[in-house]
Amino acid sequence: MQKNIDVIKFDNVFMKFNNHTVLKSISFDVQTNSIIGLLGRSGAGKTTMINILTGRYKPSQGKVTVLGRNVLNSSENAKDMGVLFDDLGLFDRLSVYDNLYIYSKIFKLPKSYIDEALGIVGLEGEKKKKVLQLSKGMKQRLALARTFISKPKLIVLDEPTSGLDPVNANKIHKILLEFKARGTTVFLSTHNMEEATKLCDSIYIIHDGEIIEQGTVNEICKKYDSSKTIIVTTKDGEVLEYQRGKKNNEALLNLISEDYFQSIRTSEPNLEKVFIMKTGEGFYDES
Ligand SMILES: Nc1ncnc2c1ncn2[C@@H]1O[C@H](COP(=O)(O)OP(=O)(O)OP(=O)(O)O)[C@@H](O)[C@H]1O
Repeated sequence: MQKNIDVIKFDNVFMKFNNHTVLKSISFDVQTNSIIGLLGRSGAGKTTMINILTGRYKPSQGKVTVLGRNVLNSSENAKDMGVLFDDLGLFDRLSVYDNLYIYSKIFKLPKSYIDEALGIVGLEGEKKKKVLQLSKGMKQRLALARTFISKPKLIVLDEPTSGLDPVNANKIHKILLEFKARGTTVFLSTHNMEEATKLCDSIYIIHDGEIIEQGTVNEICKKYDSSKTIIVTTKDGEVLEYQRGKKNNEALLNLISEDYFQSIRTSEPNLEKVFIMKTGEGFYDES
């Protein structure tokens, strides 16, 4: 059977700034359309990885390909890869529609693509508004529409919900899921554990320039479940712990059938706990 072409492939990538090595032997590949999260503390190397992935930086060593093409010398990637950085790159004095029209001209796309992209991000009613008049959340959605205008195979986003309130962040999440449903792989960096847990099919945790953990959130959290217990809080507020395994199934079933429990959970840590365990610091420590 023919192997699918990797959407993204990092092959033994190193990055040095002067004598400071900020990425060390980064290798991974992404084959199917999915949402991939890159998590790491401030300064871990996320933006550097994204700059390399999008061809902005040349790695000191190693190679990065998108859809089998070297990101440093493929002009076709411009159309196949939508990119969004902190600076949204919108034209403030132009209308919502014209911001996308410019890109449709660059990529020689039919006008219907503009309406389609605006529809996905829920800005079809704001076509004539100037970017200056938009709220922060709307600007972010317009910038996402721009990344999708050419219906790329890959969209790369550096902290796409940074600074947004939960309602607007949720709108962005829905848009990213819609991109995925339409066959686009989304690669994003985030500081937000809940976002990664909710959205990402798989994640990479980067620490001091190295990938120290990768997989689905579920796989990673399970790996660090040292006690492997089921914790039941009864209606009387009592907390009972059962070792997982056949021998306790009957006791657990009894609690359930007698409707004597308030909550039941497993002992595996959530992603934030795993992150702190692995990096020794909280996510929100920006020192
Ligand atoms: N152009 C550059 N020149 C020199 N050093 C750089 C450059 N870009 C990044 N670095 C260094 O590389 C390291 C990783 O930075 P990077 O911006 O990739 O981290 P990050 O994980 O994106 O952090 P944050 O979450 O704060 O954005 C830092 O020590 C940073 O100072």
